[in-house]
Amino acid sequence: MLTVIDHPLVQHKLTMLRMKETTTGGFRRLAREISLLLGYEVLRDLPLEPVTIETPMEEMQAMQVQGKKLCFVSILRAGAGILEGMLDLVPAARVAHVGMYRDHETHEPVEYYFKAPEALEERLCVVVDPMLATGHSAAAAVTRLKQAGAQQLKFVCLLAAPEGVKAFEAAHPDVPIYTASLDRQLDENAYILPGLGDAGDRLFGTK
Ligand SMILES: O=P(O)(O)OC[C@H]1O[C@H](OP(=O)(O)OP(=O)(O)O)[C@H](O)[C@@H]1O
Ligand SMILES: O=c1cc[nH]c(=O)[nH]1
Ligand SMILES: [Mg+2]
Repeated sequence: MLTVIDHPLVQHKLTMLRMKETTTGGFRRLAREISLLLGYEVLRDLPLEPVTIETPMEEMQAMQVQGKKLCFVSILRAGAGILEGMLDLVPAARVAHVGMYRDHETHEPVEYYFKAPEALEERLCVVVDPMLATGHSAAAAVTRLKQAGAQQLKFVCLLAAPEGVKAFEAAHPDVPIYTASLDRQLDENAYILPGLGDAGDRLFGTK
């Protein structure tokens, strides 16, 4: 299941993010802002719990988000650019990190780090990475999370390629994908076209 979040503000900020002259600082700020807007949609069915509070007028039963029941999962490095915006929305959420890089020759993901909170089976796991290219990194991260107990997952990215959506859906048909854009295709190096280049390098200024 693929949802393209095509709110005008998302599309506008995504256009600025893609532009090659956008600076590292600008890229980071835009990624964070888009993530806030995506998060608003992705977290629409977040569980609430009642809490007793006092307004200046009287006591009432109000609702609050069960932050501890939510786990954001950042696929390193570039997932960090989305994680910041998501944590702005739900500061109490738990966070897992999956270190994953794509081998330059084979384009296959290599895992180098994994750290997750306990009791993943009790949490909604929202996996974030700006790019779904071949889909192999995201699929491997989700496989690893399922091995660690995760049962309810969502995947959020900025750009998805049709090839990546197909591969991810084949591996994990139970995990919905949310993206700001479904781009045209992959190039011969498995980069997304028209894309935005290398998300990690643009976020951290490493090239
Ligand atoms: O769908 P795929 O073909 O697997 O490609 C997508 C992956 O590639 C990028 O990470 P990269 O390997 O560049 O690592 P980085 O975040 O450390 O730059 C991106 O952030 C995804 O994790
Ligand atoms: O276009 C792409 C593909 C994979 N990873 C990126 O950062 N960009
Ligand atoms: Mg990279």
